[in-house]
Amino acid sequence: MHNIQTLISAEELNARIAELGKQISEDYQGKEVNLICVLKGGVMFMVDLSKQIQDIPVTMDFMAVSSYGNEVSSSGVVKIVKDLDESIEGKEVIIVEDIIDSGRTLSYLVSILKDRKPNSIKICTLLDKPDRRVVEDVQVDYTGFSIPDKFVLGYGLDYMQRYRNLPFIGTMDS
Ligand SMILES: O=P(O)(O)OC[C@H]1O[C@H](OP(=O)(O)OP(=O)(O)O)[C@H](O)[C@@H]1O
Ligand code: HPA
Ligand SMILES: [Mg+2]
Repeated sequence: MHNIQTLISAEELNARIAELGKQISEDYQGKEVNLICVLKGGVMFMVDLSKQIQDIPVTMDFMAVSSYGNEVSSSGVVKIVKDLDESIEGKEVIIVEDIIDSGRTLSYLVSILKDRKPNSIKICTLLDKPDRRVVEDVQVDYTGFSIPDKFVLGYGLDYMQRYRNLPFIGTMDS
């Protein structure tokens, strides 16, 4: 086991996610919102966020893309491992992510999803590490927390596939 410190507690997460859900509910009044979870990291956040969106219809779909692990590949090629089940044509789409780091994953996802002609496409990320950005063309619409350039885990985020189940965001002694 590793020594893990709490960076963002479960209570802080819940409070911020409630605010985000309220904001989204207001912004999409009279519309249906289609949440797209980016597996695996986005799953906890999407589940909790969806419960905080009220008075509007919500759909959920899931996508998985290949990871580059710790390698910063200059080609930056991301591959679809699992595609959406449903068409997003004409729909209001929100991509739900756990973290935006270099920006490569989201830059790629937005570019391929835009080609499918949604009516609108927005990004909602729980965490943002702005200091790590390599791809600058990613516009984030909803951010839970901006965090410093530290490796984080828990609440969907893994270290070597573990710790996704932690109910808080932590940092680890290296
Ligand atoms: O901004 P980027 O540098 O692209 O990094 C962020 C992405 O990396 C992590 O996913 P990962 O590919 O490790 O897969 P996982 O969600 O299954 O853990 C994280 O969940 C984001 O999806
Ligand atoms: O800090 C992080 N932790 C876990 N996964 C990640 N993917 C990008 N950044 C991170
Ligand atoms: Mg991910």
